[in-house]
Amino acid sequence: MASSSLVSTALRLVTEYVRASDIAIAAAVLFVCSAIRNRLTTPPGAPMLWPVVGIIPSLFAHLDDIYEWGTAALARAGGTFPYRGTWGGGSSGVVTSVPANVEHVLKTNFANYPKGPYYRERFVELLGHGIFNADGDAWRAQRRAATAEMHSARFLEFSHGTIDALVRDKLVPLLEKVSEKGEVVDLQDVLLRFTFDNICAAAFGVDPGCLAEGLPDVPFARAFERATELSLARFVTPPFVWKAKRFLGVGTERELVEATRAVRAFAEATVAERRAELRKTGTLAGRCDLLSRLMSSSSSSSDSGGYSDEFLRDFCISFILAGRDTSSVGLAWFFWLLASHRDVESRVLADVLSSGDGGASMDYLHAALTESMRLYPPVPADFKEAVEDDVLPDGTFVRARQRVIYYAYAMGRDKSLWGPDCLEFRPERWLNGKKSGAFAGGVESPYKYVVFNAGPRLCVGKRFAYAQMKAVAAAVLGRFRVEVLPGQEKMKPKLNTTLYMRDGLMVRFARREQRHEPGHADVPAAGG
Ligand code: HEM
Repeated sequence: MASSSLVSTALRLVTEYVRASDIAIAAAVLFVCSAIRNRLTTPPGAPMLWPVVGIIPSLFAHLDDIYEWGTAALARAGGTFPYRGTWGGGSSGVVTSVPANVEHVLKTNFANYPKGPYYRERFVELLGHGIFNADGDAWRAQRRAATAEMHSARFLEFSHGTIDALVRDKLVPLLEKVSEKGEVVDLQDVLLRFTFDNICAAAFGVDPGCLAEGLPDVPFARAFERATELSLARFVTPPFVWKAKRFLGVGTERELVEATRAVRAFAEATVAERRAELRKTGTLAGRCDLLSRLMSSSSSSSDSGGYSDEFLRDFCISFILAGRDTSSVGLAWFFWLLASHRDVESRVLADVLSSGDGGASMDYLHAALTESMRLYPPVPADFKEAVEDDVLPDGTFVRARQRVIYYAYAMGRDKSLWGPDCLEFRPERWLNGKKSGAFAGGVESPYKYVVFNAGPRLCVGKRFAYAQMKAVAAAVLGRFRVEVLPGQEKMKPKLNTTLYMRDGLMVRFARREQRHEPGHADVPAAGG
């Protein structure tokens, strides 16, 4: 009773003595003080940091064009600006598009910039201690294993086989049917299904069947997608909120537990089946997927007991997360760009048709994909967390536990890095002069083109991703002209750590008049 009368007295005083105009004046004073403080402590052009809420109001004001807004803000601020997104213990640090800073974080001072506890805490349910979520010795051990297996001739041959089989037996027949019926499909969805099936085949040696006839709903794929979304939601939710929900086991946190349980159950069952097969037959020599290779190498190695089931489960889940959506999203933007650049499409097609059966390296296609990902990087931004205080090469101070966000999307659109035509889709910039026409991407600094990350944590799947993207692009373009439905001239990306198209990519497939397989010399006009 006493407390309710205290509250009503306080309310009466507030309504009697505080007028709307007072509140407006207080807000204006706060704004001016923040603006002055901002000007004194941040580079000119950097986004406003409000008291308490930091950068959050600016983010909300630009939710619809956040990538462009961030790119423009970095250009105005000279390449680096500080941010604070404080929601009771939230995130703070700097955003940068300066290659020297990126090199410093990803290579020169690598030891000071792990993924860190902020990332790990948000992904631990889904990823456990898998490579994508690990630092230090745990990361190093998995990195060594992944590199050894993925770069082995045996895995390369196997993974190319999985890609070719999926293209030939599932993707092409599906698109032929769609084309015959004149149906409209969401190409991004088809590509996402393709890469999910493909990464599961490469990592586990299983086919989840996302690309099967009728494009079915696959519980494992759905659980994986939901678990990823809900883990990512923790990055934009005040920690006290999601932690309280986790403690109480309610709402989205409860859903996360259920989704991760389903993902882990699938992974654990696959590991258990493979162990049983190894026990029964004494060998997994006939299997080349990553799980079987790791099991075989650890069972034949002399170290005590080899990899645990938990290690194998986490390793494979990390691989699926890393490899499931990135190449498909890269391909979706590529097909979309080709629809408005028919001249580039002609050259890609000529390259595909003259490449010979599984022969030449399709350098022009390689350059076109690389160029497309410069403008639309599948991972538009990434971050690392500082262990100790540090100063970046451009003089920016980073406090311990702060994050350095490096912004691949802005870097790909930076005039100072790519010249005045940086916004143009021009694959030729990646070719080694007109004469040879060979791909010359290696001469670009990996710290300027951070699409695949760089330094010791460079994407392990880069070769695999290019092989996938080239196989799909060649198979589709050789047979069909991809017609993007009108109204999609401007595409909205989804606000996510992967640059999905927000509403998918609605297309029709028109069969090319003659069937064009790689190795045939009958090059048609791209419009044909
Ligand atoms: C166009 C396609 C791809 C792009 C743009 C891409 C990009 C990246 C990026 C930016 C990272 C760094 C992530 C971080 O440290 O926070 C990364 C790491 C990684 N990627 Fe990819 N990736 C692609 C495809 C793939 C594929 C197909 C696989 C699997 C076969 C894969 C496996 C991995 C793994 C295992 C890591 C972790 C490496 C480590 O932490 O040491 N990626 N990738």
